[in-house]
Amino acid sequence: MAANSDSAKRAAAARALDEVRPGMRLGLGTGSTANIFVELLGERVRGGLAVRGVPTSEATRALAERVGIALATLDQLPELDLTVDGADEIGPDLALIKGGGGALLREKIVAAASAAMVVIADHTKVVSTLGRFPLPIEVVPFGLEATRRAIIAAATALGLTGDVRLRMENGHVFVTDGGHFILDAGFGAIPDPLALAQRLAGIPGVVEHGLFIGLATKAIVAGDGGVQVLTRAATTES
Ligand SMILES: O=C[C@H](O)[C@H](O)[C@H](O)COP(=O)(O)O
Repeated sequence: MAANSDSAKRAAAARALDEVRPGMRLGLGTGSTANIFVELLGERVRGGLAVRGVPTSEATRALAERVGIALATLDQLPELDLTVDGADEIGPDLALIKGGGGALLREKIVAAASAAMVVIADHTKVVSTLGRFPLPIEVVPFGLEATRRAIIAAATALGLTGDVRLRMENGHVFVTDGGHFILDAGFGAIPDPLALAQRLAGIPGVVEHGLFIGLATKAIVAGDGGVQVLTRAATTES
């Protein structure tokens, strides 16, 4: 299935290139799907397309530099035309779970600074209710256990339960580009993402969470049946 998934990611990323116009200021997402978009964009740039990109992670910065995309910081370009990024889940109204790669903080800042956000994904990412994918929550290291308990209490108040685990990588605590930790919250189905987002945002120690609500303007989803374009109004184009 990996090959199918890869070709679906590639099909979605290729379709997203149609959204790019000369001169655009682009947010460049993070993850395996966004990487394909960055590589394809690099090919266009080498063919003469003039755009400037703001990367959402150090990994994307390195890749974008390697493929020849002109880069800027978000301070240099605080208003962007379009961000193209992947997602871990795409739910109703294009609410997303992001942060599987640990880049959710910069991704959300960049998406919020963009006039439009296009999500690219293979079709397995589309769900009827968010939450099958554990929700990444970025926290400051200080007071980690207190913050973890506050997250559990906030979720319990909404009837959500499940493990909230510190993300590890190769035997070490995973550290984000911003120097924070990630707690992965396996709450299962999240019927009211906005209510959870609001409660999480009110917890001291939570830097940001991976619920992206009202940010994505379009999702380009590819699978065996081809490429589908989903918009916030849930209309579908082929
Ligand atoms: O932090 C990582 C990002 O939110 C990614 O966009 C997300 O995890 C999807 O990644 P992938 O395209 O590799 O499934």
